[in-house]
Amino acid sequence: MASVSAPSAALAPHRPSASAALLFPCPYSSPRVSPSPTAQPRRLAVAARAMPWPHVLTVAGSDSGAGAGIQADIKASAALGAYCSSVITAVTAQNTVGVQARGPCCTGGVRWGAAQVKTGMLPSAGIVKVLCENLRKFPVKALVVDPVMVSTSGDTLSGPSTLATFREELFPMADIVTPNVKEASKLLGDVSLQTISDMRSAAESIYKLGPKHVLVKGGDMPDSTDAIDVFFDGNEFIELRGLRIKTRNTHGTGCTLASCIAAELAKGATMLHAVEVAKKFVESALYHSKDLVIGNGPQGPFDHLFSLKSPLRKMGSLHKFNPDDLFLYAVTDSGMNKKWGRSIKDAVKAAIEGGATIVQLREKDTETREFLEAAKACVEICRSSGVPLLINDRIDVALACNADGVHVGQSDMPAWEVRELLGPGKIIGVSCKTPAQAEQAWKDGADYIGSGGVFPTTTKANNPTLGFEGLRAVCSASKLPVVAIGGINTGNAGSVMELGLPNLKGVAVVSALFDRECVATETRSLRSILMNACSRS
Ligand SMILES: Cc1ncc(COP(=O)(O)OP(=O)(O)O)c(N)n1
Ligand SMILES: Cc1nc(C(=O)O)sc1CCOP(=O)(O)O
Ligand SMILES: [Mg+2]
Repeated sequence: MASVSAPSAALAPHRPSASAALLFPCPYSSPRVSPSPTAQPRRLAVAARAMPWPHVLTVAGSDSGAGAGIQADIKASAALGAYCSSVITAVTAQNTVGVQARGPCCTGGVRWGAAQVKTGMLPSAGIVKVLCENLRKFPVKALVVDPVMVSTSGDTLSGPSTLATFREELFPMADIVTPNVKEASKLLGDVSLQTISDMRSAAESIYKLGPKHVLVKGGDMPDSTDAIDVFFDGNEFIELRGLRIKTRNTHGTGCTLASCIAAELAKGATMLHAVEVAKKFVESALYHSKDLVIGNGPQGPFDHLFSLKSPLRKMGSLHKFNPDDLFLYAVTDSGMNKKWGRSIKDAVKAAIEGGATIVQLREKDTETREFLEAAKACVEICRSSGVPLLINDRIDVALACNADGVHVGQSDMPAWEVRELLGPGKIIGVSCKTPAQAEQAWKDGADYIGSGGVFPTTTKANNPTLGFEGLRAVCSASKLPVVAIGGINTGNAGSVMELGLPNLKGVAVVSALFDRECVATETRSLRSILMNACSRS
């Protein structure tokens, strides 16, 4: 990309002042239109349908290259369904090589309209002070502070003079502060941050400066196969793991993450959920942009609107995998359901009614077209109940019906290839009978493993039985959550859960649910047995 220069007038530094106000009339603060007493019925009807639009106000710098800053904030918020208005604190001239020029603007007199405010580049202590004054005058619903100091290309975006103002004035007002390790280190007087334990200490020290939550982002940590961030809410540290996507297109990840957090908060999410969705969004965007090329510099932007190009991977279906969903895993079998005269769809409905927490369609003998139709119907049922739906073996069917994921075994497509095809937003389970297979599943980017057969089974031909000791070996070695499978029924499920094995989250069952007359009743009984066993162990 050719070097882009910003207009020189915009680059001329000037002091922030209330008289140089960037006043805008703030039409966004009152989403409902109040009809006048004389309003006609038609106008009243319009008012009754008015829908509040989640609103993020970004207070940040403009990036002429449009990968980061205000431009990234607007794209990220829009991608998550929030409206993003902006206050430009600085103008930068950037491209994929680096930052060529910068100059401050001001934030004087801006009325926030009670939005969720996200801050980015605040180039001088003066601007931070003006911002803080305004935040005191016009309280906001939530304040997300991305303490931008150095661009990913290594260029300084806000000088050391801002550090004290960040710490003393801005952070105490923040709902969350999101430094990367370099910024966390600078904020804490250049402490060395090399390990996760260092990141935890940093999160705690920054928390003491006054924000309600801290997220220290570990994307820049060396020698890590995962991108691990540390979230701290004053009580608990939570390590949020994501896939490290190999790509040069990482420009703007910090701005995007913070804007996504603000957008999710605007939609009513809790802070932890907002952070989780934001992290997943960035991971997915990087994944789908990893091979895009724009410009010849070392660092490119990524595509915030990737889901427009890839309708099968819509943001709406990004499922944050919850290992507790493995508690009661219902795995269908077309032969069994046919035998009892029910459709796949009715079988799934009944399993959910009985309390299944995750469903897998394992249809070995169903024709592709019939399978896909059934899968689409099951996706609808599962989504409306909040139960994830996975497809056994068939990645093509999973993509076509936009399922939440896929389960594969050792002779199916390798999990890393499945990950390539599905992207990071989908759930992948892998069958593992040995610790080595469990290790490989983790390296391949799986989310969970299924391990069995715990007991002999007639549902899967020639399936070796592991017994409790085999299951114990896999669970102990696994870095992923495990669901036990094979010959499990209401008579023995309790004994499996009472083993109290590490990482064992639940049981997966075929015949004990679907080779029975009433699927809902059997699922209900199994669920109550599992709950009793868990409360005993
Ligand atoms: C939860 C769960 N665990 C294991 C399996 C078995 O998968 P696989 O080894 O690929 O065998 P098939 O099911 O394809 O016959 C599973 N399906 N689900
Ligand atoms: C599909 C499957 N996978 C197994 C494994 O050991 O990986 S055992 C199995 C069949 C499980 O059926 P049932 O609950 O009827 O025994
Ligand atoms: Mg298989």
